[in-house]
Amino acid sequence: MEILIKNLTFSYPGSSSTVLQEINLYIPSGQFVAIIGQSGCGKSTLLRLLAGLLQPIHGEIHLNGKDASLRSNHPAVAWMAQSPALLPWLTARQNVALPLRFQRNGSTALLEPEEALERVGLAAYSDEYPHHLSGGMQQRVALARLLVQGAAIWLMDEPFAALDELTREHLSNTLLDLWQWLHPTVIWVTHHIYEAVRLADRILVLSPQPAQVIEDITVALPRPRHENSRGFNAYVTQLRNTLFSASPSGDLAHAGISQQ
Ligand SMILES: Nc1ncnc2c1ncn2[C@@H]1O[C@H](COP(=O)(O)OP(=O)(O)OP(=O)(O)O)[C@@H](O)[C@H]1O
Repeated sequence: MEILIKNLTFSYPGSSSTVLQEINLYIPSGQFVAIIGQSGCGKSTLLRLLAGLLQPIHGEIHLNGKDASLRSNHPAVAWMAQSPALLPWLTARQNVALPLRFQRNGSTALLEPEEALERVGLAAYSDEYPHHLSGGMQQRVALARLLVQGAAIWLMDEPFAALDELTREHLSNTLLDLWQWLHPTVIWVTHHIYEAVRLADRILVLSPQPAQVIEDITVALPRPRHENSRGFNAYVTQLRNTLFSASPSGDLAHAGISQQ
């Protein structure tokens, strides 16, 4: 599903500071987009607007040509965040099945919960409760829950950031496999320069508040990508330089950006 954002401006109610200022973007259907920018610049706010959890002050958001700016909880959109938000009294399968209970008329489940768990490598754990699963496994359950929703847009707010590096890499590989299979439009918020280059078709760099898109980079590298891939480091350097020059302190770690 394609996304068109026109002159999007946003401030939180009661706040005098503008978080997002005049954002204009076109994201074609099936693109994997990473959004990077210093801590607090407005990345999650942009996702919340796309999800319909917030409404713009000015501007419009169109999903597949339809104005969705004033709609809440658009059914085409699924969300995944840093916390897997599993219900502890439900098994993995029951957690995955949960969104189906709230499915609106007309929308169909893409996969059965059992099949979704199999796709993320957890077929043997479907009867386990969350507290018996590692952090990485819990995020796999959350990924399976995303799959059953059959959404055309996946909004991913640093979903693997709380995991160790190796688990994060495994899970992002699983995510890439799923994306290549289903081709949803993915908007992926990250603090990691390497992760953005490894995963995305396109990287949008946001400035500090009021956030604007200061760089729009197409990553023209074949997948799978790793740090030693030809051309990889040129993108890393480009991103690092853009983020460095946008950072008021000139210190990327201080701005919450990881160079790994
Ligand atoms: N509910 C809210 N009410 C008022 N201000 C908010 C609210 N949520 C976020 N903000 C402010 O909006 C700005 C952008 O926040 P947001 O969470 O979108 O940034 P972010 O780039 O996702 O940050 P991080 O990288 O640290 O997660 C921040 O200044 C934040 O303090």
